Amino acid sequence: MKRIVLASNNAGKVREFQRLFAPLHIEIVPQGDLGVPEAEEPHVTFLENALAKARHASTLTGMPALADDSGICVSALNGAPGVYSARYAGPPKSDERNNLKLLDALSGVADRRAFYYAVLVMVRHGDDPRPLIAEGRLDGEILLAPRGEGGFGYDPLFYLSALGNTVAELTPEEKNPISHRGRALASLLARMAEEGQV
Ligand SMILES: O=c1nc[nH]c2c1ncn2[C@H]1C[C@H](O)[C@@H](COP(=O)(O)OP(=O)(O)OP(=O)(O)O)O1
Ligand SMILES: [Mg+2]
Repeated sequence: MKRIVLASNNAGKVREFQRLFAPLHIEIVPQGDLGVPEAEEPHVTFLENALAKARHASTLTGMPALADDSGICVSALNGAPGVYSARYAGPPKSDERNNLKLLDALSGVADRRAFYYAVLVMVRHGDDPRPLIAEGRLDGEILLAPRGEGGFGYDPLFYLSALGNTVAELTPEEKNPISHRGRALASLLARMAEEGQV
């Protein structure tokens, strides 16, 4: 596999996947560059949304497609915003408003535990009967105020006590190996290797 369409419109994900795939000599082409419009994400599970996005991009391009459906699950909010993380503060999508809404929802709450979760789905064609699937998780805590300029999404609020930093304070080289996305990709690449595709 030399070229894969990335079924995402999220510039932060595109940057991370391009960096993660670079050593494998696989080109990651964002779906927007191929004229693929954003897919619907109507489902209540990360897995179903990832599958819907991957199929949509593969069907429209005729290329193998990789999708990432991910989000932040907060203990004190019973796992919310979860699959709704990107749309948490309503349209238009805004990381800044999502972060403010999360801080507001947790104001006065002592239990700040949360985790990032990602499901990756790779399909070889639009009606691939055996999608390759992998998941990854990263545990952390929600800070009281944002810190750091790197990453995207909820990273300025997502604190890793073992490192003493938010994810937005990490370099890409530090974030990618430990992130939910990086871990999921390592597991997906192992599946792809079993299938003789990398
Ligand atoms: O490493 C991460 N660092 C910070 N925030 C993150 C991360 N990973 C996911 N997130 C947040 C961003 C967004 O609020 C939601 C993903 O939503 P999700 O639907 O999968 O992505 P999206 O709509 O931004 O782009 P797309 O669906 O086109 O891939 O979780
Ligand atoms: Mg989305």
